[in-house]
Amino acid sequence: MDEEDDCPELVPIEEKSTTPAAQIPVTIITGYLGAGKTTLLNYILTEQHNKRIAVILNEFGEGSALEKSLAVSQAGELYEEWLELRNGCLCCSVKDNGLKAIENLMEKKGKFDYILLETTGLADPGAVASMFWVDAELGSDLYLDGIITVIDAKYGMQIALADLTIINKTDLVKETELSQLRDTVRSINGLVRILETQRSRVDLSQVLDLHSFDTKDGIRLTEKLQLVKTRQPHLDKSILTVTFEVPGSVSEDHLNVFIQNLLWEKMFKNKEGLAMNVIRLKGIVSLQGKQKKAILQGVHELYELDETPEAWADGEPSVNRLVFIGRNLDGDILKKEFLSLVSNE
Ligand SMILES: Nc1nc2c(ncn2[C@@H]2O[C@H](COP(=O)(O)OP(=O)(O)OP(=O)(O)O)[C@@H](O)[C@H]2O)c(=O)[nH]1
Ligand SMILES: [Zn+2]
Repeated sequence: MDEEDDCPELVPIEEKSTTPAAQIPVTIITGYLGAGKTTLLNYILTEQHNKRIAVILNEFGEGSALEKSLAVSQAGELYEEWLELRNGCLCCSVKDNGLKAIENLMEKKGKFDYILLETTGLADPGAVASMFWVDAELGSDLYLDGIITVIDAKYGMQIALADLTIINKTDLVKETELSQLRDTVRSINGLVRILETQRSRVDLSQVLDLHSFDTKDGIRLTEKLQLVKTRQPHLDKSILTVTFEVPGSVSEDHLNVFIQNLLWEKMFKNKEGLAMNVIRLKGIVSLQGKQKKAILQGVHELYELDETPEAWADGEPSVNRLVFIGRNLDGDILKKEFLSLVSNE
């Protein structure tokens, strides 16, 4: 979309000494135009959080030169600084520059405890999510804590990627509409948590420090995955959640082939002959020769396979449990493909 050298750069404001600290969580807040993302940000900043929060707004405006606001909330006070991005679109180039910009900023301004990143309603939050992830591999100071999607109760969708959805503006709809929307959200993303709000007023503990992408979360993820059912889509017929369970252990190599065929080669087709397209992927798998449960995470074409701290318990049957969210998915076909690899063992 834009030239390489149009990539955004944050312009540092002032020097400040840095105290090295642990990795800093980043929460991505996404949602359609006007859903209530900024309302949520403002609410979080003014609530008692005892964190030094940096807010990065990544919204499109008119024209190309955009001013980005960066607010640092410290001990209840709100400092506002303006940072200029040479280009409004963080996504198009964030893979290297966006993160570097944030890291530079931290070097200059001292570390933050938390970063909230509001993406525009038009951007693909997957691209933003991926970049944090790729960078984590490179030893970044940042890690992706969770993806929150704010949904306007009267309109909109954009929920396939989310770890948490906030159905906002519940004051504008009747309970029947709300419950329909709840069903729709569930049918699209069988893993997502749902909060309902007015003016994006949430309990911060349900929003920050979700650790959605951690391996430490293996136990909770196992429980969560067990509850997910394959759902028939209602409204947005193209995006749905499918899940399957296969007992036994897989070789890491075969699993990688399966995932790469699915995510990279787009080799698997549904019954209509349409290529399956995965937006989000989570799973707990049993790898051959490994005592510990492994966790599988995917965002678009990126995926990660890691050991969790948790071992398969004595007498616990090893089961591979996978959940896929995306377009043109068929759980039975995916399971067959998975099985054909596993049975090669
Ligand atoms: N009725 C009602 N209006 C709300 C609620 N929450 C937010 N709004 C209003 O909705 C409008 C959009 O809210 P924002 O927080 O700016 O939404 P946003 O998602 O950041 O919007 P963009 O950045 O433009 O995509 C504002 O006028 C808010 O005051 C709510 O719960 N009920
Ligand atoms: Zn906004």
